[in-house]
Amino acid sequence: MQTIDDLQVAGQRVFVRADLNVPLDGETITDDGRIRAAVPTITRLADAGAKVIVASHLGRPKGAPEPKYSLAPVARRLGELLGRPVAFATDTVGDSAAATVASLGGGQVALLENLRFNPGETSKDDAERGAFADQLAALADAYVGDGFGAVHRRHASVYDLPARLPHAAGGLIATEVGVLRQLTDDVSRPYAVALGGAKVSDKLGVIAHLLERADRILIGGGMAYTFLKAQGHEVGDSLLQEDQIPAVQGYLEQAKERGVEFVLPVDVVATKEFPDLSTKAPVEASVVSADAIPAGLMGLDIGPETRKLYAAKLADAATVFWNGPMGVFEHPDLAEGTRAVAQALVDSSAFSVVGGGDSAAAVRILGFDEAAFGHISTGGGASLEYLEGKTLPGLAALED
Ligand SMILES: Nc1ncnc2c1ncn2[C@@H]1O[C@H](COP(=O)(O)OP(=O)(O)O)[C@@H](O)[C@H]1O
Ligand SMILES: O=C(OP(=O)(O)O)[C@H](O)COP(=O)(O)O
Repeated sequence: MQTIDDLQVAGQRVFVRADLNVPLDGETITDDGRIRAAVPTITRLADAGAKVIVASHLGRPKGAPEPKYSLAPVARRLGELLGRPVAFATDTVGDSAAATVASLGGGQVALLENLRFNPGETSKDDAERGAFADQLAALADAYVGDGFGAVHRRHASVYDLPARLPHAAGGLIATEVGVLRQLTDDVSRPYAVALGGAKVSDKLGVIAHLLERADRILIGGGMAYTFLKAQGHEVGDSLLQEDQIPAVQGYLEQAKERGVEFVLPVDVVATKEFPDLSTKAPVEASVVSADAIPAGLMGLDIGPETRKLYAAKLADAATVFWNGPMGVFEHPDLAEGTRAVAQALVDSSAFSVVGGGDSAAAVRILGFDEAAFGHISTGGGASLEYLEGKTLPGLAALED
């Protein structure tokens, strides 16, 4: 892969595809880790005299502008962290973007509005994606891929755009790939993987691969209920990926055959309704057995017995990869499972990698010292697919 040193950037318009998909509460950024991770590459390019055009997605808008997914708050925070002004374009390839880019001098920085406000960004149709990539390419002279958290997406700004411009990998991608490579080579054992979070359908597929690599797989978060249901248990109103039940039953069988230990919750914290995350009003929560979650209740965290069990299963691991919070950690009444797993990693002597926008945010929001972990990755799905050995579109595009 080419690096920034291989590009001519002074006086050039350089498009930086970052992943600034940060958690927001209204317009308040609750964790700015991904913005901080993007700063070194942007600073380096600006210091070298580039006209830096930063672009990212935020959330999952459906191809049209939605104010709650605007990157405007991110532009303000990016400016503070860079210590230089950031011009914000209120569109991605329209008049505002063109005027903003035209006004940039060498060493100056602009941020475009959310890439996913345009249907071409995520389209499955090559021509539609290509047409959007053409519009993006017209804004710039060179491309730097630095949004590690999105490199597993075959999206216009990640995959199609680099083919249209001289391109290089930024420092964040280089660092992330360097660390994750350690988990694909000779990994120290026991190797434990903890999986949770809400992007269940995205992440279930990686388990087939993990069965060939890991010694122990701990399941929490929204993913747990598809496993419990696959074992024949009732899961009430919990998050469920019904169509994945046969696949999950297959994973449980294969694990037995291979001697891989699957560890599932024995108890969960359940509520009647999903809590209000902006007011954080206390929730009426009860601890119920994981093999019989009553109708009308949804499991939103692992319970106290499960926390002890998971801590014990992580204590003697030599390597741990963790993606996905164990519960709805954004609410203080549902954060204890996530806290327990983070604490178990801090207490163990394992080489620990925590991956994912929300997992990394959780670790910081719950007050853990980042230095207590081996590596905190900005990518969850991206890390998992990298570990799976898949060709990641955003990395392949930079290699060509
Ligand atoms: N049992 C659950 N039900 C619904 N959502 C959950 C549950 N457990 C965790 N979550 C949610 O999962 C989200 C993070 O999932 P995900 O995006 O997959 O993780 P990451 O960004 O670390 O890859 C958090 O916002 C959290 O509230
Ligand atoms: O948050 C992200 O991924 P992650 O939750 O797997 O860490 C990335 O920004 C990718 O977002 P996407 O999963 O909506 O494509």
